[in-house]
Amino acid sequence: MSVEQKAVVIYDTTLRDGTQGEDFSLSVEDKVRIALKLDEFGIHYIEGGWPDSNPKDKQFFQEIKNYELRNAKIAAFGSTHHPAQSPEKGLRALVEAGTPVITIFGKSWTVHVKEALRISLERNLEIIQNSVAYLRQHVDEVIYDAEHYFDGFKEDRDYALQTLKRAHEAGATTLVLCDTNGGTLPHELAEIIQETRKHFPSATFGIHAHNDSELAVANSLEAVRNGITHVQGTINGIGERCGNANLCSIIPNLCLKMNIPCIPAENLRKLRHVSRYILELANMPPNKYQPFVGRSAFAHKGGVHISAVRRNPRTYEHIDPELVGNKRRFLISDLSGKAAVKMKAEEFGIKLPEDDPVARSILLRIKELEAAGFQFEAAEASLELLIKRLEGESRKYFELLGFRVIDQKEEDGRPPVSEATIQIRVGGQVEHTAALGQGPVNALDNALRKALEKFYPQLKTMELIDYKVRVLPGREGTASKVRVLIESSDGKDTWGTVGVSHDILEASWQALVDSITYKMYKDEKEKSSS
Ligand SMILES: CC(=O)SCCNC(=O)CCNC(=O)[C@H](O)C(C)(C)COP(=O)(O)OP(=O)(O)OC[C@H]1O[C@@H](n2cnc3c(N)ncnc32)[C@H](O)[C@@H]1OP(=O)(O)O
Ligand SMILES: CC(=O)C(=O)O
Repeated sequence: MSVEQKAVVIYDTTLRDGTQGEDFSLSVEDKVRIALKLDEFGIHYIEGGWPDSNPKDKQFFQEIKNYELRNAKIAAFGSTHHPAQSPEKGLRALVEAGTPVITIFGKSWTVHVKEALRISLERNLEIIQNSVAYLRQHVDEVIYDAEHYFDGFKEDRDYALQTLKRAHEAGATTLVLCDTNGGTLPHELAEIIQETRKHFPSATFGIHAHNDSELAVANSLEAVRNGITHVQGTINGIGERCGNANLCSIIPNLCLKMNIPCIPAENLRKLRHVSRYILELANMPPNKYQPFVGRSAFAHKGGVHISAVRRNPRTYEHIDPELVGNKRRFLISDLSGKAAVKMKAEEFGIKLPEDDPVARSILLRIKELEAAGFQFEAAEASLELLIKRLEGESRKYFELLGFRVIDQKEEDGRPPVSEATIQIRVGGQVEHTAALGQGPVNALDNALRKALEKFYPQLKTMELIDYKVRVLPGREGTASKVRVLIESSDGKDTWGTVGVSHDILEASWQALVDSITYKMYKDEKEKSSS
């Protein structure tokens, strides 16, 4: 095996193969914004789409001409010409896209030639040769994607090599070996690449791997170890079936582990941002467990881990999270130890002295509460208030004197009406209010705010942005305990709070009170630190 360490060019196909992924669809405007972001990030090639496929892809190639890209070349994608058409007719849309680079895929696997195209093996070779030669008359760079190359090589090695030979001789500037079905193992891939490269000593080779065996990243890195200098993939690994090789993993592995230059080194810190930007535009939820860029990629939960990371982060981190724009996080749970509690308290700006027994009592209380169904990972505002309370320093902003919630359904087919009345005391003043709501929890929330806003007008800026109820495991049916998680925002910050009870209103009340209390506590904290 050769271990050449040439620079690698990155070819992004998020806008083409990415959009072949389930639930991933982009407007022309989104495509343009993503292309600009990828260019700024330092990607070398951006495959914009298949101009012959749909009006959106065609329009993208027109729109992107209005921008001057700093790093990337735009590539239009398509297939070799249709067997029943001439190259001039079959490839016209690709040429009309007006890009400096055209990428076409052709068939390497005899099974595909016979069964998908239903033409002779010789005719396929002609089509490959004529397509590449025709396109080279129009652009300087023609990238040839040898579809199913590894499967084709395994089925009929000589034929697969002949397809590459035709593309190479016709002027293809890069020969991309595709693991289209994603079934190839790294050791097979290495052997096939080594054997293939012997036949084309002067050619530039690329890799395009799919993730059906969860090996697309490993296969791409293995290809680079075997002398391949052009790597195709998508941001977040989005793509047909199980996706493409994930550039959010390939790029940092190349830069940080293999010491192979690809994108400008200083841009690596933007990796997480690029990953999020694309998900945001596509309206897709992020995968928190995604290596390098996911929210949990550097989240430590086990007490033993946290204790060691506090002493030296290398003990449980393969890289410094900041190198890829991510953050280290410490999660507090019933698996924590006192080192974790101290770390978390420090994050909240609360310094617990080294030998302070309060850390142990906080830890015991957290473990008790978790055993009772609480969970603080998504409710750090409740955790911060709890630590403050146990540290003996928390301020009570109001006192509940009582509430009543009525949910009245008058007849079938009409929605019930929810109304809450509440009595609270703030300082020496008692306030008594009532409010309607969309359901009992909303009515209670409205009544509480109505009562409090007079004393704390800053509550007007706050809203509940998410409300989740989870029935805790047990066999008690409708008498089960529930956990309520509330996420709140004041436009500047968002925070999570939690409540647990057999009574859904009581659990909601606990989370609601923490949410409101946290807003006031947070504002005071900000004021005193400014
Ligand atoms: C591995 C990959 O990811 S390749 C990229 C796959 N991506 C896509 O398919 C998305 C875009 N595709 C499309 O919009 C449409 O499929 C189009 C516009 C390309 C073609 O649409 P249609 O003409 O209606 O054909 P249809 O989709 O039914 O079938 C594909 C045709 O392409 C032909 N074809 C497939 N691969 C090749 C190839 N490498 N060279 C030449 N022709 C090919 C097939 O033989 C078939 O033509 P036929 O029905 O005349 O035999
Ligand atoms: C070309 C391509 O997308 C593939 O072979 O998977």
